[in-house]
Formats: sequence, structure tokens, C-alpha cells
Amino acid sequence: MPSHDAATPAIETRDLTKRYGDVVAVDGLDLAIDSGVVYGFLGPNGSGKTTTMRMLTTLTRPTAGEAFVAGTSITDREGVIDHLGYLPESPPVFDELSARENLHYVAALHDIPRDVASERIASYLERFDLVDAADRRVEGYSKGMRQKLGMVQAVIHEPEVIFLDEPTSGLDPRAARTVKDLVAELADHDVTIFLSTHILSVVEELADKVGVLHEGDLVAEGTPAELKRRAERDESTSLESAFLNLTEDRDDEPVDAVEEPA
Ligand SMILES: Nc1ncnc2c1ncn2[C@@H]1O[C@H](COP(=O)(O)OP(=O)(O)OP(=O)(O)O)[C@@H](O)[C@H]1O
Repeated sequence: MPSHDAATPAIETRDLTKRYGDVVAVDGLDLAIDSGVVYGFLGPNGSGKTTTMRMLTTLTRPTAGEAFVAGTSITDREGVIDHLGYLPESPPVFDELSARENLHYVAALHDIPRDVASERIASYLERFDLVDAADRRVEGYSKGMRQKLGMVQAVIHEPEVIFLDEPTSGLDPRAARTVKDLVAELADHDVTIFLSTHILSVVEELADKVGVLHEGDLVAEGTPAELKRRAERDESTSLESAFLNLTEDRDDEPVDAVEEPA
């Protein structure tokens, strides 16, 4: 259950901006995402998705604007860090440790008692089919095994808000199913999932709401059905068509929130 006030969005950004020299990676982003929502964060390569997630997980500082995760400002790193989990594109794992040791390390960072951590770790290792490899050094792991370990690292401390960057990348169909089922299960327990992926079938299956980023701007927001309905006006029915339509090269256009028809 979220510890923050239910009326407070789980993720809120106001005019959140990140510049790298002349490059505006994220340009005045305004988001308000409720608890228990799976938010599909879409956008072409280089549109600012990773930069947004890095700001929201305190790994990089905004140039301007502000953001709150689970009601806590991202400027309060100590205060916010226990409330969030992050699976980045390359999971941060220690190669010289085993999966179990890596997970105990992360659990200890979050002050989870050793016996509680042991139980949770055993359960996740089982769920992700990592039991046989659990006590082997991670340096010999395949890409998919690392990805699964990264996923467990992101959820082991039971955070209220979880940021996932391409969580099914490199996974076999069974492991991808495990991840998707876990996301759905967490959302059922009011955990908020901020999910960035280029795999639109994952978004279709899981996302309650979708935001489309283009060159650092949020160009559309709505449910997958709303975005598709909008694309239907262009005689198209798929989320892929909606995505392509929304992110084709365009001059600056305002945010286009897609509303349910009355
Ligand atoms: N550390 C950095 N230094 C300079 N420019 C950066 C840095 N990180 C990101 N950028 C730039 O910011 C923009 C957004 O990059 P970002 O990685 O956030 O995109 P993305 O949407 O996650 O892309 P992808 O889908 O390819 O992962 C790009 O123009 C990128 O070159």
C-alpha cells in the first residue's frame, strides 16, 4: 500500500527539464500519475525517456522544474530512494557476486532485515527460474539472466513506484511472461509502474495510460484505446500507427491530451 496520501499522485512532474549543452533532452514535462497505474512511456530513440527516468530516480539532476515520487521531492534523495525501484537499460549488478549476494546487498541498502530478505530473494529466484544459477558469479550470466536479476533488484524492497526501462528486453517468452504477470500483480496492489518500452504489445497488454514523448515534449497522453481511436481518424487501428502518427517529424505542437468522447 502506498505510504503517501491517496489524493497525491504517485509521480508528479512540473515543468521538468533537462538540457545537455544545446540539447534539450526533456522540455518542460508535466505529468501526474495516480497510484496503481501502469503508465506506458513511449517515444522514439533519443526522445528523452531515459533522461526522464534518470531524473525521477535521482540519478541525474533536472536543469529546471520539479518532481515528486510517492509525494516526496526528488531533491530529497534520502527521503525518496526507499519509495522507488528502477530497472535501467543495463542493470547495475556486481559481476564478482552471485545473484543471491547481489540481492542481499540491495536489500541491506534498503534496511530490510536479513531473514525477510532471504525469504523474498528465494521466492523471486524461484519465480524467475534463477535457482540453479543463484549462487554462481554473475559474470557468467547471459543477458537475459542479468535482466531478470535487474528486475528482481528493482522490486525486492517493495517500492511504491517502479521505473522499468525495457523490462522484457532479451528475455525468452516465459521470462517475459513472468515479468508482465509481475507488473500486473504489483499494479493490482496499488504499486505504480512507469514502463518505458518500444514493444507496443507490452504496452497494449499492461498500460492503463500512455504518454508519448517526442523530442523531449509530451505530444499525447491517454489510454491505449484513446490513442488508437485517435489514429482511426487516419484509417488506422493499431497502437503502432498511433505512435508513428504522433511522432512523425513535426514543428512544435502543443500537448494533445486525448479525451474520451462524451
Ligand atoms: N549524458 C548525456 N550527455 C549529452 N547528451 C545526452 C546525455 N544523455 C542523453 N543525452 C541526449 O538527450 C536526448 C535524449 O536521450 P535519452 O537517452 O533520454 O533518449 P531515450 O528516449 O531514452 O532514447 P532510446 O529510446 O534510444 O533509449 C538525446 O538527444 C541524447 O543524445
